[in-house]
Amino acid sequence: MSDPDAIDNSTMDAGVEEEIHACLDLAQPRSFFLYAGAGSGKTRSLVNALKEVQTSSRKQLVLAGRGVAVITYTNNACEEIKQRLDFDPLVEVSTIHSLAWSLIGGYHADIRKWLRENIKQKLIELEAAAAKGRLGTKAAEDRQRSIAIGKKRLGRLDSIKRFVYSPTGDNRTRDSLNHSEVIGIAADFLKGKPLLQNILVSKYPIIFIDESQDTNKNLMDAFLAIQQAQKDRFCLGLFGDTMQRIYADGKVGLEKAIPADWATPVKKLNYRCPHRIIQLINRVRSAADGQMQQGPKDSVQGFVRFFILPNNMADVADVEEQFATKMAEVTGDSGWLKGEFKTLILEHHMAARRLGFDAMFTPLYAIERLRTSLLDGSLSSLRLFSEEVLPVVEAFRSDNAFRVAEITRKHSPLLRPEALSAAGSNQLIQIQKTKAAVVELAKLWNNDAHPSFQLVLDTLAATKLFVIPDALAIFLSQADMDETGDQRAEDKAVDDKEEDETSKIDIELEGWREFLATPFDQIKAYADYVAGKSPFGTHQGVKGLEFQRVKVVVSDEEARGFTFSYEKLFGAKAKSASDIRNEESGDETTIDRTRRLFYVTCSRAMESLAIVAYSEKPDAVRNSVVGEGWFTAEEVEVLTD
Ligand SMILES: Nc1ncnc2c1ncn2[C@@H]1O[C@H](COP(=O)(O)OP(=O)(O)OP(=O)(O)O)[C@@H](O)[C@H]1O
Repeated sequence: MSDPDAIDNSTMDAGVEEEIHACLDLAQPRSFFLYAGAGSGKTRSLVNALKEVQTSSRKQLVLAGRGVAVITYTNNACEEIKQRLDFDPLVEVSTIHSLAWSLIGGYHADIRKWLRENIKQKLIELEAAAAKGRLGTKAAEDRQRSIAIGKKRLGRLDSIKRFVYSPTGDNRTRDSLNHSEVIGIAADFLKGKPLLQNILVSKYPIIFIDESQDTNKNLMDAFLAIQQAQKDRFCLGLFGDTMQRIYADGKVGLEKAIPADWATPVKKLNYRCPHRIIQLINRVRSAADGQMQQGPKDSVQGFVRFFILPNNMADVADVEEQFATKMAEVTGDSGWLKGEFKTLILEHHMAARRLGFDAMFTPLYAIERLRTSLLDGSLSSLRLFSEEVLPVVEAFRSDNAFRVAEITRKHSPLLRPEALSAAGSNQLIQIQKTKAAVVELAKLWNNDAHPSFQLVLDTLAATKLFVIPDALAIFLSQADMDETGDQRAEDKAVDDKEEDETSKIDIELEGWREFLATPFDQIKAYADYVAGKSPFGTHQGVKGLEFQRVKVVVSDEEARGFTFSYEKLFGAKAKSASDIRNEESGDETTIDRTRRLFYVTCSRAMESLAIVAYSEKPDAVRNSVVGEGWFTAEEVEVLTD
């Protein structure tokens, strides 16, 4: 319930939009940095500023063939802004990677030169490290491999006439640049080529950068330098929140780099979170920069709870279920009982474990090259199972003959027009063959069996129901492998060998082999997770999003990472020597980084928030979070196993 006696603060941020709009005068542009915490409506301010440009400067910009550029952090954010502006071509919304590539894409000779210098420099560093390091270790092996790859790439550079790059692809071909190279090249070119600066500023006299705290630091430095050099004809508008810098790439101390002549409007209201959560995030933030927010007068009070568990709980999914019941009791909100809450985990494998697809996921996630496509659901070897096998088996088992026919018509080579015309007058036989293949496949689940991916794959090969991708063809038993499959597999191996090192291929093959031995039934939970249909998200992946009810799970032990340490943030683990050194020299520590991540996750909640923390020392965690004034003693519960 909102507090009827609270002071009306609804106009608190009223002047901010006007202050931003005043900066957008093309005759007298002024750059600005918007100070605004979580849930303060930065996206709304950004869109409003663009609408202001649409009304006040459209004609002038269009006549001069110019526009406004907006750099967003993700493709989703990009789409959302485009949509809110009705896809107006005046505003060029892109991710930093596509903007960077659009700037440098035509300079092939300069790119070659940059790469040559860059690779040479890396080789010098690697060789120096190799001379110092111990032999026979994994690091030494990796170094030698990197040296060999670097030399090979250097040798090939001159033969590449045109470089290619896809901002959303994995850029594996010889002539492709990787993501960090494109960012590095764009930053260096923008800093070193006045011509490119002029092209950029002439085309886009206004550039907005969203999530500026996480924008690559080299590029941010380049933009800041351009702004300084061209301040009379260029407006750089930075949106974002320094407390929400959660990627290593972002510029540390961005707020300190803002020149004195910029406008620095401040938003103080948080429209998303209820009062209790605003109070919590203000406390969390107080150790960083002390920026305080308020909720609008009519916001609700909201709820927070902090549950602490010892590490090594056997069945985390079961244990964690009870917290939803507790939250429903505390809040009186049945959404918690209906599973209508978002669970934020630190690493994808924590979701895999809770959703029951960790066996199939873990071996593939270990292969670095596959990670992006594994997580965005584009791995073709898995799509065979999730988009062809799973739906056809589900349809068959629920007696949905229409759906079976639909899927087989779409995906089965047995029903392709060429197969049917080759069958001539025997088309009916071909259709029956397809049906028999589906029956054969579905039989694998008879008697409550749980077939492995390998068994499913072998059955597909035997019946030829679906096309088996090259990457999997090599895992068929010899009898199932037709000549083409065999040949394709060999070609691929040779090609890959040339591209990379044998050991990498061996690791990859081993990963696939391990995957194939796991139960096929895990595919559904995996497919739902990567399609964003599961109630799970990662701490970093939910940046910018909001949910009614949020459960944040923290477990350093399960996360296996080194970047963050909740145990340190919650006082269960002492600072390391390097934390103390960093603290003394004013550099950021693991605790600072973790605090920011915690701020991001807690501030996603619109109504109620549950934290579930696993710890080596549950009592120390309780004492710390209560002692810091983050939670009251009544809001914290320690559970023992
Ligand atoms: N002026 C406003 N009045 C009412 N609601 C608003 C206003 N501005 C934003 N909101 C709402 O507040 C919520 C937070 O807005 P938004 O997501 O833009 O915040 P943000 O500053 O980008 O947050 P974060 O940095 O935490 O991701 C959204 O639900 C949005 O619709």
